[in-house]
Amino acid sequence: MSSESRTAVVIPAAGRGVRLGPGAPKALRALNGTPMLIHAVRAMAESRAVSLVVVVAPPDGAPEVKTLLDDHALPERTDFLVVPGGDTRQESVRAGLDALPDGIDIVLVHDAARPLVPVDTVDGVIEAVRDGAGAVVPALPLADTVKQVEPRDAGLPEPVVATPERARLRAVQTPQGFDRALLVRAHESVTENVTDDASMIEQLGEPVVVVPGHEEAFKVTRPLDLVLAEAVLARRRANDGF
Ligand SMILES: Nc1ccn([C@@H]2O[C@H](COP(=O)(O)OP(=O)(O)OP(=O)(O)O)[C@@H](O)[C@H]2O)c(=O)n1
Ligand SMILES: C[C@](O)(CO)[C@H](O)COP(=O)(O)O
Repeated sequence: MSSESRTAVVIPAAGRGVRLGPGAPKALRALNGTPMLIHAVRAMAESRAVSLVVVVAPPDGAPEVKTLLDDHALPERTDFLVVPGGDTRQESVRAGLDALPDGIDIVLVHDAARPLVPVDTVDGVIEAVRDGAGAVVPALPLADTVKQVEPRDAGLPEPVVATPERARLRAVQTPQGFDRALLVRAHESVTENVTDDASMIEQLGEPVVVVPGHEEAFKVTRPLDLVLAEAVLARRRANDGF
């Protein structure tokens, strides 16, 4: 794929954020006074390769999200669309894909819940797709040892089944990047519920490659992640001041 390829980003932002605790849908909650979704949209639009961002809003929240985008400064070179999402992340991504216009060859899928991904990581994913990979995921080595267990009800001891070799494991982030036709085929043919888009490509038997992720691309999932995200923003502001 050449550098003439047109790239769009689908941002699934329709989740409730149950693990974050009671409140507004996660993507609409504030980080240092600005909705998490706006941080995520800006992170994507910062890449000069991105010409369109499709935001997948909570099912009944598309008008509110449109207003939110209108009310915040965003780069003029990028187009924005808002569509309502579904009950699962997979359904929401599919709704975003259905909204893509002709002429887009590369699609990135990026969680609104990863608002602080640096632009170099975004560009690294796009470059790998442009260089010919059909499916690209940014990922990091693990800090913890991982055990596979026999799941039990909460609070009960769980028997360990195996300890996968840590050096061969990666913690996967977003944006994940795809050849558009491949990702659409995956969403049309894989019906099983999976936790990321690359898994669907794997189920088709097609290759997926990993490129370096970034510590600041972590997912805001639990309350402590909000503390970390605000600390990262404060550090960025302090660094900008020098
Ligand atoms: N029906 C859904 C569920 C999730 N997502 C999006 O998928 C991303 C990753 O999901 P996750 O972090 O699990 O978000 P939630 O589903 O909101 O979290 P929780 O499981 O705690 O409710 C988020 O940007 C979320 O908004 C979505 O668009 N539509
Ligand atoms: C797509 C993802 O962010 C990659 O790590 C992750 O799988 C999303 O999972 P979640 O259960 O929706 O948080």
